[in-house]
Amino acid sequence: MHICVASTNPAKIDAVALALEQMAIPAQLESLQSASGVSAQPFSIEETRTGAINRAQHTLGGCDMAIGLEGGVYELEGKLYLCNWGALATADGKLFTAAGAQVPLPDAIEQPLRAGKELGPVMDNYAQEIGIRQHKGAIGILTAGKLNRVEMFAQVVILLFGQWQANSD
Ligand SMILES: O=P(O)(O)OP(=O)(O)OP(=O)(O)OC[C@H]1O[C@@H](n2cnc3c(O)ncnc32)[C@H](O)[C@@H]1O
Ligand SMILES: [Mg+2]
Repeated sequence: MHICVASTNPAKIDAVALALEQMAIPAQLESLQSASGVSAQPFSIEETRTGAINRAQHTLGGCDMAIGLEGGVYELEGKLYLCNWGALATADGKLFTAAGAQVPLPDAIEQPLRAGKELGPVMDNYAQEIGIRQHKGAIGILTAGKLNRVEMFAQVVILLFGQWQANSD
């Protein structure tokens, strides 16, 4: 099976590889740069989910299935939360979606996000590290390293493949 990952971010590629390994699904993985078709920093659950779907669908040509993963934020009771969505599109026209961890963001991060900055660089500045989005992710900083972006997205990918298996004849 030829599976395309709709991103060149190592955290997302590693998450798909980890999930496939955990599910013992043999596959040839390819990573392709892909436009999400939404803002660079999605600001709602709907926009984040749409970004994941767009990525998967735009990347599908030539693959048996494509996986789009998208991080975003949304507001709940005046507070900003991190959210994470995934979509799996198959060459035979199926589409599955699933969400991962949602966690409130520290107040210090809200202000630059509301001013239009992207979470990746804001998180680097907050934690005084470089390239957080490519491995541990915001979730890694917010959980003192107990859960990283790779593990978090791997669970989303398992939710996607699990649905695909549950719906295959
Ligand atoms: O190369 P791509 O696939 O675009 O990977 P990305 O890290 O930019 O990830 P997204 O586009 O899905 O995320 C949208 C924005 O939110 C940021 N972001 C999302 N989740 C994050 C996380 O866990 N840690 C750090 N930044 C995150 C990211 O840097 C973007 O600015
Ligand atoms: Mg991005």
